Amino acid sequence: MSFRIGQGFDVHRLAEGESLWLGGVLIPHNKGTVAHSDGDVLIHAICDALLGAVNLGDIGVHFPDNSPEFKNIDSKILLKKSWQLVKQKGFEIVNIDSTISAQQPKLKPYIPDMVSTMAKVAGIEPAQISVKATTTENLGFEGREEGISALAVVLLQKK
Ligand SMILES: Nc1ccn([C@@H]2O[C@H](COP(=O)(O)O)[C@@H](O)[C@H]2O)c(=O)n1
Ligand SMILES: C[C@@]1(CO)OP(=O)(O)OP(=O)(O)OC[C@H]1O
Repeated sequence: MSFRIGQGFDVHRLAEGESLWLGGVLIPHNKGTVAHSDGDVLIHAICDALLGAVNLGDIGVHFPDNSPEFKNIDSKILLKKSWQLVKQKGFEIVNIDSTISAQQPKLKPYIPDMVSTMAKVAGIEPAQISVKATTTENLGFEGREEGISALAVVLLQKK
């Protein structure tokens, strides 16, 4: 049995008139993320953690942000593709843990939906994915509501 660990971090700027996708779920809010894709900062951090665990670079390497192919792409597709690249190397997901840093909106009500949505995309059990949320107590870019960040850690195993 071998194990690999990976971590990912992503940030997107917030602006009015944009959509806020987090963990594959559309969150009602007066601001959304500015991005080449749908700007799902949580899924991007999870993709980077998966790819990083097997030394495959990051999502920008596989899905460049200047490629028309990925313009406004649903990040659930990027999660599926990232997981396929990792799975091809013979790994299974043990668990994923993640944290979203956002001053607003209150994300707790949407977390179960994010977990079940991402679990379905990755073909794993909801119990294998943890999503948490924190404010930054009004400090920094998240605290000023200029942006949202997300951190993810994954553990993989190969039998
Ligand atoms: N955008 C957010 C941020 C936080 N939460 C939940 O509130 C709890 C308290 O947050 P603090 O930053 O004050 O520690 C946190 O543990 C989350 O459960 C949230 O739902 N949405
Ligand atoms: C997802 C991609 C591709 O559409 O673009 P963005 O949505 O801008 O996201 P980012 O986290 O900056 O990096 C990866 C990109 O390649």
